[in-house]
Amino acid sequence: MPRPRPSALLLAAVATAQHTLRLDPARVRVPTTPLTAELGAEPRDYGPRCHDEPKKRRLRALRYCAPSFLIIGFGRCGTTSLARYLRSHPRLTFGTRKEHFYFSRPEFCDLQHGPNTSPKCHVKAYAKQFPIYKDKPEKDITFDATPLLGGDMGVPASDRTIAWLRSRLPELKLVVLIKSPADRFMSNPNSAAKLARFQASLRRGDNTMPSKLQELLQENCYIDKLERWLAFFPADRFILIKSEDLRDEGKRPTILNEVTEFLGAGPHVYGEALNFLGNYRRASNVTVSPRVRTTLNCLPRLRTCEARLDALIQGGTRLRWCDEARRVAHGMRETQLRRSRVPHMQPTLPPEKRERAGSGWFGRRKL
Ligand SMILES: Nc1ncnc2c1ncn2[C@@H]1O[C@H](COP(=O)(O)OS(=O)(=O)O)[C@@H](OP(=O)(O)O)[C@H]1O
Repeated sequence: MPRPRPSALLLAAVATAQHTLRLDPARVRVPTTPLTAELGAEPRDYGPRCHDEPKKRRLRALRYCAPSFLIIGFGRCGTTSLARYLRSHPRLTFGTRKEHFYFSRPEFCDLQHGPNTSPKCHVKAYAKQFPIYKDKPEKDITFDATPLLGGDMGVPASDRTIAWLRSRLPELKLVVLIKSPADRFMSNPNSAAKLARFQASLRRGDNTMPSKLQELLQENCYIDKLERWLAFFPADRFILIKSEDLRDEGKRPTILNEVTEFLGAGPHVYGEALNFLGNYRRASNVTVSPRVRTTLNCLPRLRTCEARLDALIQGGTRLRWCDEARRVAHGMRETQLRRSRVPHMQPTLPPEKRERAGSGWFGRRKL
């Protein structure tokens, strides 16, 4: 089957990575987790990625191919749009659905809740989700866009799942979308209401951020989540895209061509397909104010996470969520957050003291 010929102009555009981010293997210092029987992933050959449909059953599908790459997250960063754009490339397909959740659903190969030796955990069974159809045999690069990185929007894949992928699909590549933590947080239906309450409390002058909010925000420490995957996959298998860049219509075609170049699929002219914006503000219509956005993106803990990830990216500083938020806020100072109140704990008293303490006001209140 002849492949579509890319134009010289398109090839020149993808020659240098302009908008996508790559990790520098020399700077990644995450120790490799060995594949072991305990993880259900011995270092051996588990069979081919693709298998043919038997000739007599070949009505629609020619064969089935387990993914060549995964879009592993982060949720709420534009994964739906990215999957849709890539699907319109002549060689790419996400199979039966965008998110397969193959490694968390009991009817498939649930590796979330313990080891699993079900036949559904064979590469061949996973590949069944990704048919290559007779009428489009050129669509031979398959992908799954399940947000396996987790974060505040979902359960991260277990080590068993990552080990399964590494051992069964050793050539797998990984695409990761990242976004300003404050904006991603605001996009999450579960956090938006909490954040709105926090904004209201700032207006009242009470600058205490609920500890639950801080905890959830910490889930946007992208490097923490990525390191779990870096323990299994080499750094050169990852390509990162800033959601803010993908949102920019001018950058979008270049980003996609950089991604498909990385995947070995060649460039493509996407046309109308790039007008799609999936899940746009489905979660909330509350907009985070520039001041709160700066406060959140510049929280010391999240700044550390930003710097840790930045330090691994090729070509110098590329993430500037805190600085960018400050620029948009026109020099407005971020809110100085007070420490959340720590609950005052009473030590347990020995029995005789408890009796005495129970007789007074203090004791009645506390015991
Ligand atoms: N092309 C493009 N570039 C960047 N961002 C985009 C794009 N298309 C959609 N979006 C925004 O992505 C948010 C939805 O993300 P997901 O599709 O990953 O959500 S989900 O996890 O599948 O529910 C959602 O973000 P918010 O609007 O901030 O909620 C979408 O507006």
